[in-house]
Amino acid sequence: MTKQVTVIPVQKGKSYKVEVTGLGHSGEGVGRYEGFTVFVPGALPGETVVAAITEVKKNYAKGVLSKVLMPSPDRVEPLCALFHRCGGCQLQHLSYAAQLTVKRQQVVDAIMRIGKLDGVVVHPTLPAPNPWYYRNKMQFPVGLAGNRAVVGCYAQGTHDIVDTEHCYIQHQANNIIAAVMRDVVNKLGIATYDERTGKGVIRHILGRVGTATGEVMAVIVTATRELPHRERLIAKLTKAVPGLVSIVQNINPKRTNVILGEETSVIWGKETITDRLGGFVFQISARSFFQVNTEQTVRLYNKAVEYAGLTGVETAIDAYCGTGTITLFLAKRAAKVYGIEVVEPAVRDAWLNARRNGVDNVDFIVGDAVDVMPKLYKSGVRPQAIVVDPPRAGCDRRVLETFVRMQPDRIVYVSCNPASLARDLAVLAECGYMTREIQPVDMFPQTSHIECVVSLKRKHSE
Ligand SMILES: C[S@@+](CC[C@H](N)C(=O)[O-])C[C@H]1O[C@@H](n2cnc3c(N)ncnc32)[C@H](O)[C@@H]1O
Repeated sequence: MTKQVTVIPVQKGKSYKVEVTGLGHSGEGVGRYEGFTVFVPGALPGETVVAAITEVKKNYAKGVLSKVLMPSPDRVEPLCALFHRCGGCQLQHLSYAAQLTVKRQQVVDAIMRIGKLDGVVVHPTLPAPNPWYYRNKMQFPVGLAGNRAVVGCYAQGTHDIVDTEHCYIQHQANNIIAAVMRDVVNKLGIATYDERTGKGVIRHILGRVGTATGEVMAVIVTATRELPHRERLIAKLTKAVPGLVSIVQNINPKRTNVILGEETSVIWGKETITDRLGGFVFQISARSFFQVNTEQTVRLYNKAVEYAGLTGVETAIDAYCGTGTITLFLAKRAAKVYGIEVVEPAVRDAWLNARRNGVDNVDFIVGDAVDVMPKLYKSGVRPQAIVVDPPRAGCDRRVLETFVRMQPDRIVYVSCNPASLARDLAVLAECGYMTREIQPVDMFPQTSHIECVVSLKRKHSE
C-alpha cells in the first residue's frame, strides 16, 4: 500500500493570502491557503487576509494577521483600545448582530459535525439587551510592569497582565474597584505577588455586583495573612465605590493558578451581597458561584423552565445544580425538585437560598452525579423532567444512562460548550431522547462563548 504524503503549502516565517471561512472556538479566523487550514486571530469570515505564519503542524498552521485585503461588511472598530492585546474579549471587531449569527452557526456546526443530528431546530441566538458592561463579576490579577502596578485581564494565552483602566464588559463598579486597587498599590508601594518567585502580597482583586440591588463586594486576594495599609485600602474603597457593602480578604498562599484560597475573612461590612433573579433573592458570598450576566440568566432559566413543561404536579431533577438557582425556578412549577451538586459549600448555599425564599419542595444532595443519580433511581425517584447544566466537559456517559433508565418524558440540557453538548445529545438520541429545539443564549457578548438550552423528548411520548 502506498502511503499518501500530504504536501504542506505554507512555511513558518512566510506570508500568504488566506481566504477566511469561519471562526474557531476562541474567535480566531479559520481559513484556507491552497486547501490547507490556517488559523488567523483577528480575521473574520468572508475576509481575504495576509497572514504571516508562526507555527506549522501536520494538518494546520497558525498565523498573525498582517493585512486585511478584503474586509467583512460586519467588521467594526473595537470599542476598547486594548482589544487586540487583551484576552478578555475575542469578538469586539465583529458587529453585535454578526456575533449572534456566528455563535448560532457554531452550535449548528457542532450538532451536525459532532452530534450528527438532523432536523434539529436551532433558533436565532437570544441577544443580550446590553452587550456592554454586563459582567457582575470581575477577577483581575494584580502584578508589576516595570516598577508600576498593573491590574487587568491576561493577554491571550499568556500570564502577562494587560493594564485595564476601563473594561467595557465589566459593571462600572468593578472598574472602580480595579482603579482604586491600582492607585493604592502604586501610591503606598504595597508589594504585588510574583507568580514566578511566589513572593509578594496582592494577587488578585475581585468585584461582585448584585445588579438588581446595587450591592457591591470587593475581594482582595493576598498571598500573606498580613494586608499592609489595610485601613487605608478600606477607606479608599468605601469612599470611591458606590453601593459597596462588603470588603473581604481572601488568603491564598499556594503556588497555583486557582484564584481563591481556603481562608476568607470579612474586613469591612457584610459577609455577602444580595441579588435578585426572577423574584428570588440570593445571598452571594466571595466564593459562591453565580452566573455573571444577571439579565440573561433570567432568560436562560425561564427557557429551561419552559422546556421542562411542568404543571405543578411533577417531580423534577436539577442535575449539577450549583447553588440551586435553577432548582428554585423549577420548584415554582413542580411538586418536588431534587438538586444534585458535588461542591458542598454550594449545596449549603442552595439550602439557605431555598429557606430564604420560602421554598420547601426541594431536596439538595451533595455528591458526584455519577453516584447520586443511580441512588435516586434505586430509591424509586422517577422524574417527569430532568434539567442538566454540567461544566464545560459535559456529562459522564453513566449519568446520561441513568437519566434514560429513569424514563423522564423531557430532558432539558443547559450547556456552555457546543462540542460536549453535541456529543451528549448524540448519546441521548441513541437511547431514544430526540433533540427537538435548541435556544442559544448570548450570556457573554464580545467573547466567543455561547450558552444553549436544549429541549429533548422521549421518543414514544411524542
Ligand atoms: C455550569 S455550573 C451550573 C450551576 C447552576 N445550574 C447555575 O446556573 O448556577 C455546573 C455545576 O456542576 C457542578 N459539578 C461539576 N461536576 C459535577 C459532578 N460530577 N456531579 C455533580 N455536580 C458537579 C459544579 O460544581 C457546578 O456547580
